[in-house]
Amino acid sequence: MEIDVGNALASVASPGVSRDSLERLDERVARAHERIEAGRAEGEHGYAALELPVETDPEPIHGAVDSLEIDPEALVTVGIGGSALGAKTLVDALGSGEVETVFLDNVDPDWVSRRLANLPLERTAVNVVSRSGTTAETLANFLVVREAMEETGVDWTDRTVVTTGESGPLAELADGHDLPKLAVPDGVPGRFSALSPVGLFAPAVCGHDIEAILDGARAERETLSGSLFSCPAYAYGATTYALETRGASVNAMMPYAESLETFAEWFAQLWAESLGKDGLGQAPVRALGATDQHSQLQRYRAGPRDTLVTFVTPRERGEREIPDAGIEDLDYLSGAGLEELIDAEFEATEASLAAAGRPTVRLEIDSVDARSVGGLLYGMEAACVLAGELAGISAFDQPAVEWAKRATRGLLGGGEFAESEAVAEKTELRIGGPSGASMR
Ligand SMILES: O=P(O)(O)OC[C@H]1O[C@H](O)[C@H](O)[C@@H](O)[C@@H]1O
Repeated sequence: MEIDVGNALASVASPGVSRDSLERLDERVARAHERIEAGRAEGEHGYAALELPVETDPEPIHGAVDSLEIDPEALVTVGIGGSALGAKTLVDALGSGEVETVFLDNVDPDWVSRRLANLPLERTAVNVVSRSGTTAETLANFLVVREAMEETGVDWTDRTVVTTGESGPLAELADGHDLPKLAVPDGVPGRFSALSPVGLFAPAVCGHDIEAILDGARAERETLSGSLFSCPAYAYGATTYALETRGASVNAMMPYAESLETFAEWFAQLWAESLGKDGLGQAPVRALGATDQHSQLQRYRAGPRDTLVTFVTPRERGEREIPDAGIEDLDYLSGAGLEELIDAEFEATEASLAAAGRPTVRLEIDSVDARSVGGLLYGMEAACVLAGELAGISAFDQPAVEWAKRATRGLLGGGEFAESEAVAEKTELRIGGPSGASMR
């Protein structure tokens, strides 16, 4: 991964960070790096994630794929948040090959029923993923999948792999049915677990080279050092931190590759859950080039000066020639490729924001391949950890998310939780209604 922060400099953009400020910030980066190094060496909670490229053993993952008693035509991954987005990002980036992949990461009943109705259940494998083994959405969806299989006479136990921690209800269930288990590594929060069995099982089922994913991440790990000027990941973490303190409270992640749309979703969880604390934290926005040039771009160029746009762009992509239309006005397109069009759109958008004095950062990867995407995920995780250090916040917990989890559980009668009372205390001012009646 290579980073270009030129368009985030104060000489170009407002908010922007001066070269001098970056030099001064580098002293703090060096200290933060020492803290991160110590955490990595001790396998401390959270910091342990940055060791995954060397700690993850691909063998058990391949073993779990081989343990499936069917040659799957489809794979249902049941998980939510960090237990779904890493795998989904990798599969969407690299393609699912011959295998249809479904990620059940929501409990909307209509959507779940539609997804299951369209699956060849007798040729479908299941991966149920939960670090804690207690997440209501995941367990509920898994029970629904199980029942759907039983109703069509399919033995779910011969094609289900469980990815979870050492103990908890899901581990118990796996042991009770003698299901193959993959371990969620210790000390790794869900949103940092893409480079472990949590994120790698699904791409392995789809036939991807998971060693290459880890290899790319390892190469990025090698760049971690005490200076942002020699480490792209730290350069990103430090620049985003500096811009946030200067008013860029929004970070629009805008990959110029359709297959990286889910990456922006993964990034949003990483950034929001890790850094949104103590009244701080950029709001991550998911954007997609070139599509969102025709929607969100207006706001980023002419709206409030509160947004950093982060581009991710591959140096190499596939080719597809644009046919000749035989119309003079369209001559500039004929003979060109879609790849030239999307690259030109990227360059133009980047320039249009710079010309309006809006900060952008460019992350370049070789291409959307296993190695580059592994490096990109690792780089963003390291950037996030560094940004957390610089802001003085703990990047590895999510108390605000836990609050809503307890409230939900209380509402469903799963225990006494003070948080549930907030639901009854909600202030209402209703307008309209089920019958469409409006306020008088
Ligand atoms: O893996 P699980 O324990 O099921 O957790 C799944 C998700 O649950 C919570 O909402 C956390 O905030 C997420 O960070 C986590 O990824």
